[in-house]
Amino acid sequence: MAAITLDHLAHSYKAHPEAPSDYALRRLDITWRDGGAYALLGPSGCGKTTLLNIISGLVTPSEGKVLFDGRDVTNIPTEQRNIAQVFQFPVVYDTVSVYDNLAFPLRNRGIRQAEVDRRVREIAGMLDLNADLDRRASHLTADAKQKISLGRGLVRADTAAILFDEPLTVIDPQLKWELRAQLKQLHAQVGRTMIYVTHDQTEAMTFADTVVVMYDGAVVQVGTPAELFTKPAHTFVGYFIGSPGMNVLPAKIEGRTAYVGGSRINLSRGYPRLAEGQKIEIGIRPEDIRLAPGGDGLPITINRVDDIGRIRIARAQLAEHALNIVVPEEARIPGDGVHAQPIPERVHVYADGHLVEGEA
Ligand SMILES: Nc1ncnc2c1ncn2[C@@H]1O[C@H](COP(=O)(O)OP(=O)(O)OP(=O)(O)O)[C@@H](O)[C@H]1O
Repeated sequence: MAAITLDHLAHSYKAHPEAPSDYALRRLDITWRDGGAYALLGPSGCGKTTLLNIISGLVTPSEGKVLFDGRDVTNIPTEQRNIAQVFQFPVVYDTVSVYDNLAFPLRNRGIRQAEVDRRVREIAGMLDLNADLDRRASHLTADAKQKISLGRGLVRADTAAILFDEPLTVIDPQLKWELRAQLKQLHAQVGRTMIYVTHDQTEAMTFADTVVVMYDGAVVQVGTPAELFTKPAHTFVGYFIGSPGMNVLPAKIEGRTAYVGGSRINLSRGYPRLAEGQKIEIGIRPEDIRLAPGGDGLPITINRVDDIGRIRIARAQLAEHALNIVVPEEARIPGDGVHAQPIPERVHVYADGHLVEGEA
């Protein structure tokens, strides 16, 4: 097991990078705690795989260092880093049994047969593969083969970290739910540092204690699933996490009031340090807006209401801006003259995309 530190890390695939946009990974300083369950979450092309490959040693960073428990491993090859990796698609030996597939990483390191047998059966039990141990891998479904890949990643007790790169891509949707929960339990059982790359917020939130959100080559927030939801550090996080995502509206701030077009929104704090020339926006989660029949609040028009089970989503319009509002199952939706009332404590202010802390 190991703590992994990325120290002044940056990477460009270009020989002579100049502009920030030349970097697939912009300057990054972060430590992944020994034994932690992390998700690396972001859209396609934001640099997740580049970062994972730098940790595993498949890519050498153009700047900065990678440390495992304080030891500089930046120029050490993958096979000497003591890392297990599980990829998007199954990596299994079709011609041998499930048992031999699981045993391979252990036998490869000269582990005694009694210990091999104990570990293989333990991991097979965790992944519900016991009944298949004697079967040839070629006879199994894609789901079962990917479970073998997960098992091979988990079977060694001495790995510094286990890296998962979108491991549930090929898994049937029903089984995906089960495996997500199972992986979380497996983390608790094996207690290893795990880094799980995904573009799926549900997968990230289910698996990880700490989610690292990436956007355009930069880490924009590191936090617990609850922190990402209640206090998005960047408008992208607000938009990417949650369904629907946070409403982001261009605004002007004066004292404890935000102005969106001609409408006033009360804030719970002041923002005296906003600088001239910054792009100012406010972010309000659809869950943090109440609907009222007139009175205080924003005069909106509701275009339609989508019923998605336990909640309804009012798709509204505030002047030229779209506004999503979550309406609880039992709540009444007012008719004419409806007003939206954001909860002042939950209205966030952003300057150039980044969260600004207000002052009491
Ligand atoms: N070998 C490479 N050579 C040049 N550019 C690359 C290389 N690999 C990735 N890139 C570029 O670096 C950026 C980040 O890519 P990366 O694969 O790390 O993102 P990602 O978040 O993992 O995306 P995805 O989920 O689609 O795999 C992208 O702009 C990509 O085109």
